[in-house]
Amino acid sequence: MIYTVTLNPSIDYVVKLDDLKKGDINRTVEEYVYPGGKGINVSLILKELGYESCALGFVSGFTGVYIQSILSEKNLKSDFINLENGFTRINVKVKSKEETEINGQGPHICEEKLNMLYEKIDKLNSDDILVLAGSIPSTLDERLYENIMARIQNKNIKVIVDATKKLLLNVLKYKPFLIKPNNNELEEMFNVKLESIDDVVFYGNKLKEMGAQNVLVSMGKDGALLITKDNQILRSNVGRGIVKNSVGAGDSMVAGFIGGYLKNHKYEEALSLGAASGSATAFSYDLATNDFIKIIKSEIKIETLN
Ligand SMILES: Nc1ncnc2c1ncn2[C@@H]1O[C@H](COP(=O)(O)OP(=O)(O)OP(=O)(O)O)[C@@H](O)[C@H]1O
Ligand SMILES: O=P(O)(O)OC[C@@]1(O)O[C@H](CO)[C@@H](O)[C@@H]1O
Repeated sequence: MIYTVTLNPSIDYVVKLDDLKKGDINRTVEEYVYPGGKGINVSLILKELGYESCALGFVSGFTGVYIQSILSEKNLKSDFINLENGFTRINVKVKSKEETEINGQGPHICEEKLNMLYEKIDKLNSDDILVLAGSIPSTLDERLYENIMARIQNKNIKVIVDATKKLLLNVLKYKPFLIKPNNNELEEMFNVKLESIDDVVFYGNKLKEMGAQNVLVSMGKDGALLITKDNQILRSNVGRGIVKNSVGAGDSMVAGFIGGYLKNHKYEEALSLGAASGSATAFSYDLATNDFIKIIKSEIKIETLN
């Protein structure tokens, strides 16, 4: 079974404006609400691709009720822990001449509730896949993903981590199967400016030396670079289309990678389906559909750089 963990889910309130004026009243031309949070997005795309998963994490308040109801309407398996405080955050995604996001902090998670999550994680079996994705509420310890990985280190569980800065760096010693920073996050982690694809390879390799088995660096409209466990360096292009809402493109890429890998254990296929899923979501208001992913996949080319 594939499990996704979203410690800090969200409702994504996507608004389209002609022009965003700071300090003024802005009126939307279109608006949408979607259940969000990185792990939940991964589960939703996995479902599109025909893979069952179970979404774990914390929900709270009226927004938490909404998320659970939408996921159950979509027949997505979930096993969330209800917090008795606060409410699941609402993240505002403004689509105007550029994309602007306001992500909430999310409710506090007390130790008792955190232990309930650990108990669920402890029940995972070998050969399960675990996706740890997204930020954690600011009141929690930055070693949280590391603590989860420590608990399961002796089981043969493939762990995929999509997080930033210390949250990601701290898990590397437990050898996650895959990490997926984007190019900006890679720059932040090493405090450098990436000037070329060679730079991306260089710093991606550093994450590998620090313990990651496979490193996938997504680069938005510039595609993605994968450094595999066996040191192959693969690069993907992107599909052709008009960007509608790139929120969730990275999560779609992670889901596509997992789906592609499970198909035949070939990294080319994993990267190709990952890239197609990422682009297809960027070209949709909501997350991509399987039909659209298939169309975009025919435009994806994988190049070997070494
Ligand atoms: N503008 C775009 N045009 C085509 N494809 C895109 C575009 N943006 C993203 N993608 C596809 O999606 C993949 C992941 O995108 P990106 O690098 O933006 O991830 P991310 O920063 O983790 O995204 P997010 O946090 O919004 O989910 C890219 O590698 C690419 O394949
Ligand atoms: O604040 P985080 O957890 O880093 O990111 C949350 C978020 O931006 O990530 C998803 C897209 O990747 C959205 O659905 C959600 O709003």
